[in-house]
Amino acid sequence: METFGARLHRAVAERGPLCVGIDPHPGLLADWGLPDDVEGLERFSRTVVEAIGDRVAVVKPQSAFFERFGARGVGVLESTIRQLRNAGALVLLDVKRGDIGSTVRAYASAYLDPSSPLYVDAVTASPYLGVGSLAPMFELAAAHGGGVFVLALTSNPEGAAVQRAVAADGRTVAQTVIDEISQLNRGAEPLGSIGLVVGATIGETGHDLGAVNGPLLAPGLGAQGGTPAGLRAVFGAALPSVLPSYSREVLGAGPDQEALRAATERVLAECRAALTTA
Ligand SMILES: O=c1ccn([C@@H]2O[C@H](COP(=O)(O)O)[C@@H](O)[C@H]2O)c(=O)[nH]1
Repeated sequence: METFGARLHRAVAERGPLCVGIDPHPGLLADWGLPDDVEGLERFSRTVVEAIGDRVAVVKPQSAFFERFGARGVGVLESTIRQLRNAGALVLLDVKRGDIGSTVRAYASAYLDPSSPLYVDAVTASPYLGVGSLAPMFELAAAHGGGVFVLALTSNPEGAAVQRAVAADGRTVAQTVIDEISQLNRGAEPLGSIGLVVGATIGETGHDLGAVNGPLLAPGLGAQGGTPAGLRAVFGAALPSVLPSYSREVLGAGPDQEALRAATERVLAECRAALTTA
């Protein structure tokens, strides 16, 4: 069985270092001339899949925008996940789950067990009940070739007060998360399957990402003000492991599929240049 880290490494080599989010904001539905209901949600998501599902390495549906329509919205999420997988994209579901370990086990089976209707390649998870509480997620990911992206230094300004607080041993909370995930990925080749989320907006923080040996998802580009040129300050020597992520910056080009593809190509070219410039 191929690990998530290996699949991601291959997908990025074939399609380029880019994750595009499916975030059907009410405002975007309106801009696209779609109703703010399940039909609008379905047409929005299908349009994105048809436009870019066969050319982007990773697509990241934001679960919240599907959940807000209840069971029918989750039904659209299920079919969007299926369509994305058929188009050859890796699916990263942004759900930011975290809880006591016994409940995390249930979340893990919802997203990382191949028999689940919401089965995806990887999920986002919150470590703020302790990284160890996510162990059932890491175990199920390992058992089925899945991945987990753990929040470390998020792109929103409020995150710093918690994540950069200094623990008794002198490390920040974020650095303890980074160090624990680095341990889990030790020795994995070509890349570990447990990633971190580090916002593209945070600038240079002095955190050491050099030993993570896993993918570093970088949201916050475009709409939140982060730029590809700014990635070097955030990630330093870890730049080759960065997976830049855009949602509104690309989605704002829709609903025309050619325009969505052009926006995707543009941000991909900018990210390639930023990630490869010495
Ligand atoms: O630190 C984080 C973690 C996750 N996100 C999510 O990424 C997208 C960003 O959307 P944009 O439209 O590109 O701003 C969204 O789904 C967030 O929930 C993040 O922004 N920051």
